[in-house]
Amino acid sequence: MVAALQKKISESATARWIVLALVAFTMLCGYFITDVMAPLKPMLEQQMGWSSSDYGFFTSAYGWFNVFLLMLIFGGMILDKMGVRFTGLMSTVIMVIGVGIKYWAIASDFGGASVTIFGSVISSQVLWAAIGYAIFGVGIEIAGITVSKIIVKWFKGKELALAMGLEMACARIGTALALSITPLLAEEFGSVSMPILLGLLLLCIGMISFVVFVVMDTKRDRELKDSAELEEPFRFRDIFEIVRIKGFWYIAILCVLFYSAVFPFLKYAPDLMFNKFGISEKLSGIIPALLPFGTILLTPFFGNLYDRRGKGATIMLVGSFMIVAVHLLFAVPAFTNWLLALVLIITLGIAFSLVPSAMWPSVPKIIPENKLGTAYALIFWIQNWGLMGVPYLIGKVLDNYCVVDNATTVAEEITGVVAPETVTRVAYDYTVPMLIFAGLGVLSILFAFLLLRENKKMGYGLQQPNIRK
Ligand SMILES: N[C@@H](Cc1c[nH]cn1)C(=O)NCC(=O)O
Repeated sequence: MVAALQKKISESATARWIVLALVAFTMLCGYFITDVMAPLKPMLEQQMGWSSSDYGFFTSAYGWFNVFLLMLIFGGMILDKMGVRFTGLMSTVIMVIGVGIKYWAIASDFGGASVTIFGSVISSQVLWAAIGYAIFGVGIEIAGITVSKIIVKWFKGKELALAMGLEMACARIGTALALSITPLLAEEFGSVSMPILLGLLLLCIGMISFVVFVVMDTKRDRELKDSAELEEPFRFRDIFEIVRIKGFWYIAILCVLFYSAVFPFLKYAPDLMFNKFGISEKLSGIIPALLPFGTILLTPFFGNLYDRRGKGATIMLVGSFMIVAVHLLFAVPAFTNWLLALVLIITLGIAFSLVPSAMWPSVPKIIPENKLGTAYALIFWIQNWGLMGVPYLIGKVLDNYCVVDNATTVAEEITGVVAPETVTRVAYDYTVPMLIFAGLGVLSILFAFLLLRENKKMGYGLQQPNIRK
């Protein structure tokens, strides 16, 4: 291995896969933090007095700065101007700062203090946790576009979709761990903030992993200094050139619709398991965690299929159909057997492997490489409207239209250990939220069709294999 690295890093397959492992690990740490709060929703409600709207407000914060302060767009420009090393390091520092604030907010006692924002009263704890999460959201999103560009840089003309699939698979281990172990950790340590502290430590290790990548990438660029393989610099007019491409819009809108039906769903999935399928709080994250676990194997599998056989647009279409079927079945009030929940989550995992494995490697077929950072940033920016708006909407819908029994006690429902009068929580009917998620899936199908049609017209090659023989 050392000999391979000493030869020529730009030509070494070993070096390329090591780079992938390093940056994928950084993403794993980021994804852990992204979803670490999801299984804690019931505990936040009982122990800290949060409502579903508070949780929706906090979750939507992920996209605030990316969307309204255009942080993702600036991130994309910085990426294309300053390169992957600077931007990646910058994004990991931003993530650490954001998680630090979030941890402080959840671990502190604000003594019931609140603030009024645009006429709504928000608890200071919720607000500070949300601000931390919003800062973290900037970091992880910029890290996401940076890593996409790193993979294109190192794997173009080689196993591009497989590499992207593996990176996503690795990142999803972070999501799966967050969903499955968080409530156990919180219970074990008797503290809701403990899993966040663990995430913070993990993220610091992820940062070190990225620093090792920086060393390798610097070496590669030195080797290629005089060759044509170095990137062209970014020009501002690139943005205008990108937004004139119809295929770009179809893939970006498909992205926001599809991802809004998955990531925000995952934020509520443990609560859905608790309320609809009667699974205890402590174990409510286990079934949703199977979704990312399933994608760990399937995303690289479908990526490899796309690399070798093509049919990228068809893969995205099939995944969109599947997501509609799953959410519609989740919406049926009579279906409350946990085994069905298990089957539906596994099916959703297949859909969530199909679409990303074809979507991200398709972008370089539509957009030239020197504009890729900006293009990924624009797509993520559009996607963030959904990642911000949908959880907020679901929180509001739950509080306003879905409360079925606000006298239910956790003690009665699950353990019987706690005196019923000390801990009460609201019970929710998830039919309407699930219909909203299904509606997003229906629109995804429409845009997947439009993309398929545009591909035929423009000859992007989305149905062609990625590996050049
Ligand atoms: N823009 C990210 C969104 C995200 C959410 N949680 C972590 N990242 C994204 O779409 N990444 C690609 C993916 O499939 O995870």
